[in-house]
Amino acid sequence: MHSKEQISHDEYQKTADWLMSQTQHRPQVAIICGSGLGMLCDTLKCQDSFAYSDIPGFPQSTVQGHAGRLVFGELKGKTCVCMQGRFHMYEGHSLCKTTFPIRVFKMMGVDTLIVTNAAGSLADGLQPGDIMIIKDHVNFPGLVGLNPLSGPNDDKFGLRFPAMSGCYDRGLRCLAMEIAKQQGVAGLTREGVYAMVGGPNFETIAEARLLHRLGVDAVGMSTAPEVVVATHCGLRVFGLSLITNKVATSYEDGESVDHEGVLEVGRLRSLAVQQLVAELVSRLEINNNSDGAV
Ligand SMILES: O=P(O)(O)O[C@H]1O[C@H](CO)[C@@H](O)[C@H]1O
Ligand SMILES: Nc1nc2[nH]cnc2c(=O)[nH]1
Repeated sequence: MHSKEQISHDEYQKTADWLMSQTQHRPQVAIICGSGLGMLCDTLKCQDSFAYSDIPGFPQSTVQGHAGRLVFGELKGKTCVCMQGRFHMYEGHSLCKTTFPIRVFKMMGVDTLIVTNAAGSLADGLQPGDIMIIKDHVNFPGLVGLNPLSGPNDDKFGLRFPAMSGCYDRGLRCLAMEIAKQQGVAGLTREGVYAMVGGPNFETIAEARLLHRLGVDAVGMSTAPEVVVATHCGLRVFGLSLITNKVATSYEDGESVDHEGVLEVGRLRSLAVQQLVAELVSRLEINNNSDGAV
């Protein structure tokens, strides 16, 4: 199911054209809201919003905490498009579908993608409520061939064999750390490595121990395919994980995780995440892709 479906260049273009016919906004920045982080959209001014079900070609969100709305608007002088709800592989979408919006955004002229997610911590220094700036990722589905770039390459978007070293922009990571200091949340913020697993179940103890030994700092069920597709088509990427729980690594400790708890931490930390993202957006220098040419 995952690697067979292909989406043609025209299909991405149709969706981009439809959206551009419905809104005057021409976004420079795209933001994907993770579980419980949909409030990132609330800061946008002069909003135009669309239910995913009304957008031709868009998949539907099925997960609680992912509203299923695309919101355009202004944030600190930049035009943004914000996905209030993302698509996950475990919902049954093909990886092309989970990453469909990324190429549409590229065609609309987006220059920078900001991905956010909720994730479980495997690192001693990351507690629930902390913010992890993503330095790199381990794409477990990708390592075994579940990759949105599988199938014929669309050369108009990017190379057959795209490099992924440096896919999380170093300058933006430094800027985010500086902003965290200025906003008084440096104590809650550090860099780390995110790993994507397929889900939808959370980790067993043995899986958690394996991830820990591999050097993974935080684990979730999203983000990596979006970043792979964004990097392939030349978007600059910034990512952050809100740590919503510790992943249990001992048979003795009573740590347990559920989605409601994940959403609750999102609500509690919404303001800090919102302020960090807003300031980052305000200080972005936008340099390319203003015509959306691919
Ligand atoms: O990655 P996001 O969409 O933030 O969601 C995370 O939270 C859900 C589990 O609670 C999973 O979908 C996991 O990936
Ligand atoms: N796989 C995974 N995804 C998450 N999303 C939020 N917390 C977790 C977690 O502990 N594990």
